[in-house]
Amino acid sequence: MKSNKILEMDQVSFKYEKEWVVKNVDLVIERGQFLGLVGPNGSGKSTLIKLMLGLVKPDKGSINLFDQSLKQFNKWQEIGFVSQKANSFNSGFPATVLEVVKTGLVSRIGAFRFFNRKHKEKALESLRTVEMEEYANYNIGELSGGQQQRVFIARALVSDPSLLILDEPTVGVDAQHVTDFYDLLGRLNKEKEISLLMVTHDIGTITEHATHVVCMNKTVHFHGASEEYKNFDDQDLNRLYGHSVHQLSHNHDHEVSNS
Ligand SMILES: Nc1ncnc2c1ncn2[C@@H]1O[C@H](COP(=O)(O)OP(=O)(O)OP(=O)(O)O)[C@@H](O)[C@H]1O
Repeated sequence: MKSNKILEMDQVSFKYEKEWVVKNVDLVIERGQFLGLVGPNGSGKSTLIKLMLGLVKPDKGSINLFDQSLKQFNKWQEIGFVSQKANSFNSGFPATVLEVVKTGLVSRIGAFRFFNRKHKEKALESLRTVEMEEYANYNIGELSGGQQQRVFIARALVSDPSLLILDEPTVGVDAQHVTDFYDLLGRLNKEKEISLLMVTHDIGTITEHATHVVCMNKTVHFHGASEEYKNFDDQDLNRLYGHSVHQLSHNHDHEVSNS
């Protein structure tokens, strides 16, 4: 029987140079979950994502993806990734929205084969999912940050992933469109049954939308239901992170920072 575990990290540690950046991380993501990954600046969140994607190798511990060791894993179409830098094309960038989305199919069809009609349909379907189909022939650089980010989600969706990883996707998206963005993620999670892992500093919003929250500062200090996290006060958070942190409030946004 297939297990529900999409990702399993067992005592994973990693350092770029002398200092551990990720230390003894145990983490399981199960099918259907929407996980928010939060922690202070420099706490190793992006590095944890790089470890999951096989971009850097753990110095200690093991990582399994879809019940397979990362060392053997090759079904990368199962995992979509949207980085925080995705939405920074300038207005002169010479690619249409449709072309950008089709590049998400390269891992499936091979870099030197031609895109056919079926691929175009698939790309349009992804654009429909993120409600951007009408922009298919626009140049990517003509769109706003929020619209570009939707296009990059469409590109990540085009290979039908089971897990979508997003690294601070709302950076550069204006507040007004952040709510729409979370609604889109909610639909992907509930209707398309895509599991989500999202790195963010926006704790106030993520706990409203994610099913689970993971707090890390090199190691995982909390992993549990969003409801449980929402009830923590500053004292609980200090205990969680092992040092003094406070929740900053900017309207409805909260973020954890070192104090
Ligand atoms: N390529 C690299 N070489 C050396 N050190 C790095 C490299 N990338 C990150 N680091 C260091 O590793 C630590 C963790 O960085 P990382 O980017 O994973 O944290 P983060 O939690 O994602 O931070 P932020 O919230 O600020 O984006 C930091 O001290 C950072 O300076």
